[in-house]
Amino acid sequence: MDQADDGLLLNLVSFGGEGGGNKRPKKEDKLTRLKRQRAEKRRALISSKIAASKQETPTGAKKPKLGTNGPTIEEDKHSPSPAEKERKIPSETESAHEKGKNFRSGPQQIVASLFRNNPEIPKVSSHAVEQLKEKIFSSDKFSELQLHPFLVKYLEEKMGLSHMTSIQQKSIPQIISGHDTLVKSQTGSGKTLAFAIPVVQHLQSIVPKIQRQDGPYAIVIVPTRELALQSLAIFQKLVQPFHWIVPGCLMGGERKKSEKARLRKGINILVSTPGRLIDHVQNTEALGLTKVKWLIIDEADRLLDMGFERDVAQIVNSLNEKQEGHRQTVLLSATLSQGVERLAGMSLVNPQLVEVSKPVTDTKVSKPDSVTVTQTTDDKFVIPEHLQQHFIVVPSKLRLVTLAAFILQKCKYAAENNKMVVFMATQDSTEFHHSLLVNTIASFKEEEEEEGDERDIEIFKLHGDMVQKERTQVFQDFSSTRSGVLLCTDVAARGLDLPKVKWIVQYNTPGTPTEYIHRVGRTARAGTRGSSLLFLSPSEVDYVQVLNDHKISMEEVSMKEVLQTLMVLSQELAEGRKSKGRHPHSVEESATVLQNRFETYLYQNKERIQLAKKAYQSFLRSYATYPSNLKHIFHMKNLHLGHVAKSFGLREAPKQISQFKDNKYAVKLQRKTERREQLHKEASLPHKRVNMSEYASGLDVVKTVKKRKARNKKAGKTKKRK
Ligand SMILES: Nc1ncnc2c1ncn2[C@@H]1O[C@H](COP(=O)(O)OP(=O)(O)OP(=O)(O)O)[C@@H](O)[C@H]1O
Repeated sequence: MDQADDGLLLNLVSFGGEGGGNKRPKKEDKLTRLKRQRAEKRRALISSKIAASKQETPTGAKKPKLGTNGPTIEEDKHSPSPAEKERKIPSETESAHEKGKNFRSGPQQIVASLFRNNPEIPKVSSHAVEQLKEKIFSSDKFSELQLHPFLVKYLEEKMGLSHMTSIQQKSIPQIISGHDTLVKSQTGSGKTLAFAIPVVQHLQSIVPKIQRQDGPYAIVIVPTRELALQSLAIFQKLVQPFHWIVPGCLMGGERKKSEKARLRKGINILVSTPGRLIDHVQNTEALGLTKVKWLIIDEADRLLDMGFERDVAQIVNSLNEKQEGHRQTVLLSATLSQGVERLAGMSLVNPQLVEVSKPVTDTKVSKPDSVTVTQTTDDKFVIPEHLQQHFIVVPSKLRLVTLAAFILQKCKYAAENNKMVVFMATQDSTEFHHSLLVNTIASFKEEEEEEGDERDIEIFKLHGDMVQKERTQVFQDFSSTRSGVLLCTDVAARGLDLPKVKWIVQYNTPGTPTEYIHRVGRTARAGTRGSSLLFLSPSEVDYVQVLNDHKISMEEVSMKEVLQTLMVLSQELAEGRKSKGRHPHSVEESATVLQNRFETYLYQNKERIQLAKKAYQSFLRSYATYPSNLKHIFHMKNLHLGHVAKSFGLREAPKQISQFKDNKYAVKLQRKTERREQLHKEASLPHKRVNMSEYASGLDVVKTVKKRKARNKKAGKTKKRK
């Protein structure tokens, strides 16, 4: 009997059926009798079905493994049609959600499609590789260097720093001696002070004292605005004892007019992002470059990834033209790539390489070796000593609930305050998850309980498409908060020193191991403890081996364990509320209720769904841009688009996004990316994947093409008019 017949029978049961009940007419004609007999037969059949299903109910039913293909208890009860399994959301739950009384109606109506038809979670063997570690601190004190006593006093008393880190101990004397230097050291090892101290030491020693109006003596180029602010803050501290030295900052997103005014007043240590600096070099007369004595290129690898190579080259050329006298250049990076070598070759003269690649002994370190820059490319990475790395394998459909469960586990139910950074694939994905999580899991308070804007978990967002004011505010707020979650793109992956971050979550897989290292490097900084979690789908588990090959070793976290947190949540909500409905009794039920909470929130208005679709699209676009050596792991063909859609709270496989149908468009997109990558290779330019995934919505390619077309069209029209 098919589903439609089933439905008909249920209707007959509910409403007594045709000629059913006790109201049988005394005299039946032949037709009526036949109908009655048929109805009785049907009723008997239904009764036997119900009895059979009762025997199979919970006690008898085998609980399937999480994330496997088996049906769940809830599914056994309802036997919905396949279409229902994918889409149906119980109306009762929905209406409860809409009233803001989420999580309380019984899950018995819920169809747990979340746990069906998922790929098996494969067994992953992460080899325990011996990771490269460097001793972070040296036994030498700042006072042992030939620094101005006020500077040492400030470092020790105001900044609370006594011993130098190993890289500071090696590089500060080297930079002070005047050599062009390439500094390579692990994330969070104190590279900023390694260049900032020598610059301030030199500037304060110039006699007669430097004047504000002299303009820049030192230029520091950094890839992102947050990093510019961070470096500026360090300089502002270090010049406290030397009030005549003026540090300042230029960066995209700020008003050029006010920057020009500040340049006219005079800035001696100029920290800037490359694009804005070029702009001022070309257009602001007040920016004189004649006095420049130091050029610092910080986060060199990041500058390259963001496509700033040409800008940096242009800045170097302008300095070569305009500066009077000798200039010292220092280039810093946590990882070395061919691109960094190129940049070093272009900007440094007879450079010295300073790195702490071998365990540092407590004896005084000898002078760093001269290097041929071309011998430096990384394939093994130095891992912060107290970083615990983990991965979790999650089928696409369960990603969203698993992420939410992990956030709840660490930021709501953990004994201590936890600060977490979650890396997302694109700006749109960050926007979407922020809006969704803020409105669904940040607080579970009843409407009437809500006091002000108080939330259980503070959730922030940071990406390159936010207005500068908001970006700065978020950066400051998240830096000062004691607990909270920052959802971000790779705009926060490098250089940012966000205090006391305990967990780094990579919700999308980073392109290269280098990106992985920079992201996890936002925790366990300067000898502190931290942990990281990498989300992988079952088809992506070979990435663990790739990381192993780079001496990165991780432990597996079980998805089931993380989802278990949702039972705690259900329990808590059950205890704290007066509601009567049945509360979730299994992990699957709890997860399904949470997923429904997400979906219900989204389906309340069109804009929210639009946001989800945009995020979904941009995720797919970014997925198509993995470098060719990782395509065997991250290939569009491996993605189940319907399941991916579910991870964005979309109930249906995205029919509207017809271009993605059957993955044809996706595969086309992938080929296009491969061609672009080939072209980049031929032109020996860095591959632009990171650039696109971090700073673009993923739709920028389309936007750019549209813009170009519009421009061409306009130009054509103008020509015609002419
Ligand atoms: N000598 C020191 N003693 C203690 N803490 C230090 C010392 N030097 C720097 N730190 C602290 O270490 C943290 C990391 O420093 P910094 O941001 O300069 O690292 P980094 O090497 O540039 O990292 P990344 O490669 O991620 O940019 C900062 O919070 C800084 O205050």
